[in-house]
Amino acid sequence: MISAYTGTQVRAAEEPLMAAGLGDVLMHRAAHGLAKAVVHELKSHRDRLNGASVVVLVGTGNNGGDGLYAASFLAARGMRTTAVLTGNAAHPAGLAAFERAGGRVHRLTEAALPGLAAEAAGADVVIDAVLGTGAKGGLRENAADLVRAITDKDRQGVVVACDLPSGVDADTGAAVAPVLPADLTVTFGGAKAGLLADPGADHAGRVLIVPIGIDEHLPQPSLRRLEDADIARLLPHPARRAQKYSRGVLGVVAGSEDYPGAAVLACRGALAAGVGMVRYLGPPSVAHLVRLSCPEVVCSTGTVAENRVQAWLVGSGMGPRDHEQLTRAREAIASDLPVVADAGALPALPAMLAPHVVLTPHAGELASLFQRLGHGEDREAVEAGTLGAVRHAAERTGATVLLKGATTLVSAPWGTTFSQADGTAWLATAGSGDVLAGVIGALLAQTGSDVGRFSKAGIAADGRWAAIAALGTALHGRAGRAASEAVSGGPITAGRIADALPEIWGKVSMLSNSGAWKRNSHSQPLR
Ligand SMILES: NC(=O)C1=CN([C@@H]2O[C@H](COP(=O)(O)OP(=O)(O)OC[C@H]3O[C@@H](n4cnc5c(N)ncnc54)[C@H](OP(=O)(O)O)[C@@H]3O)[C@@H](O)[C@H]2O)[C@@H](O)CC1
Ligand SMILES: [K+]
Repeated sequence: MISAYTGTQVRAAEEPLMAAGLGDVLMHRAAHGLAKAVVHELKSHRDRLNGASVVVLVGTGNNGGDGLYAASFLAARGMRTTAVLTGNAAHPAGLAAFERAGGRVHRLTEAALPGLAAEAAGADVVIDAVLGTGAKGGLRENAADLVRAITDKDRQGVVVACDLPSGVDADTGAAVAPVLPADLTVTFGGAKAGLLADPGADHAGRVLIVPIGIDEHLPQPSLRRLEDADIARLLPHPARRAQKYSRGVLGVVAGSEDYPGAAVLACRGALAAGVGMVRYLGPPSVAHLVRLSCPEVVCSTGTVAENRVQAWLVGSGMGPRDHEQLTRAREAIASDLPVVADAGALPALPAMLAPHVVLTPHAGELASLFQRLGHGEDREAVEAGTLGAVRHAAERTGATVLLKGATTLVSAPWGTTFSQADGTAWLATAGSGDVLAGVIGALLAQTGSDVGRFSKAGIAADGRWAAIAALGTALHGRAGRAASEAVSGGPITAGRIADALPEIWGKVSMLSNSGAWKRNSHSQPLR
């Protein structure tokens, strides 16, 4: 499990060590980790380190100090290093170390800006060490102009962000333009939550966590990400004497005359995700298509109450005029069973829900939900601060809310939040969300009542609905990636995601016996 923290949490965890006079030690560990990561990047791009050019953009605080110390290590290894001081001060000891190591120092003035931008754009590595966890707002004045000028040029090398890309909020991932997009972010002491939520994640590139010895002081994480080993532990496996009913039955209320395919794709997602049985409820013409496409599905003519299931999926492929389907969706919500409520069900739900109801909006649907609840967040606001938006929606509705995106976030109403980024941009295809709803529904049916499975993995009973939704997201994302890889990275259709899922499940399950989950993920790259 990757644990991510707010900037405030990490700073508080550093506090006891700072008080013990170990501030310099922490900074050296951070800078050493950053320099090592830069060397690793350079080695993957060129044969020799000697003579490689490194430009470090330096702010006035400790983030700049990290950058200066890292650059001094690189200068000592024979690299041509230039520090651009963006403010009227710089970390004194870091600057002295950099100059001792032979680095060149330039102050950023209006006159020097074009030349320095050209040098940075042509460098093998640019280190962004302007702002870290102590930043208030985005880049100011000259530093902002410099970043704009570098971004406008054809860059040669890689950008490595020190702790976080300057301008990205460590706690929320909100970003104030301009931000220099990083290829790699080297973050210290623990991942910052803002690196695992869009738009912060858009700017962060790959994320590498460098331990600096503060783990024992870190509190409960603000955000978590399931990795292979967590997925392996949480996935259910049929007992030897299992039968289809004991393995979990999912009721599906999806599809309409206009969108019959959504019902088929939701059922295919559920069947691929290990459920014992799928019961379908919907218009006869859609049921006919479901029977033809998925003969395993049992189509029912009974009411919601008459169908015995362990969980419901409602809403995929339904519109505001599908009154019978919407009535079924409301009955499912009222049943007290776990429910995944997708697409067309979202506008039809009561204002107050419970955590075992998992809502799965995309940004536009979440904005509409906010508007119905009397909150002004439009789509742009949701996309500008996904983490804040998903938490707000969960608190406001009392439901577990999953916000779909390149980084998918899931939040329980009391704050347990997961971030998954397992997929590929090819997953943004029609029907992909229907498959996802099916996968989550199948997992709710199989594991919703198994509190022990989650508590053994350190997830409280109340947080398991969010964990199940994150688990489904991780499987769906990995299946989409595998489906695309199977066609050499080419496009995929939604059905392929379902087709690829069982093999992903099988492969990741093999890890559950390997003990791999015991490793410390804090020293691992995030992706
Ligand atoms: N504690 C430790 O030992 C360790 C710390 N570590 C590192 O320290 C980083 C945190 O350092 P930090 O607290 O010094 O804050 P930092 O992010 O450098 O920025 C604050 C400075 O910038 C200024 N400033 C603020 N906003 C601004 C803006 N919008 N535009 C321009 N300037 C702005 C502000 O001055 P102000 O203008 O507000 O007077 C202040 O001088 C952390 O991310 C990690 O990299 C690691 O090495 C581990 C050990
Ligand atoms: K930075």
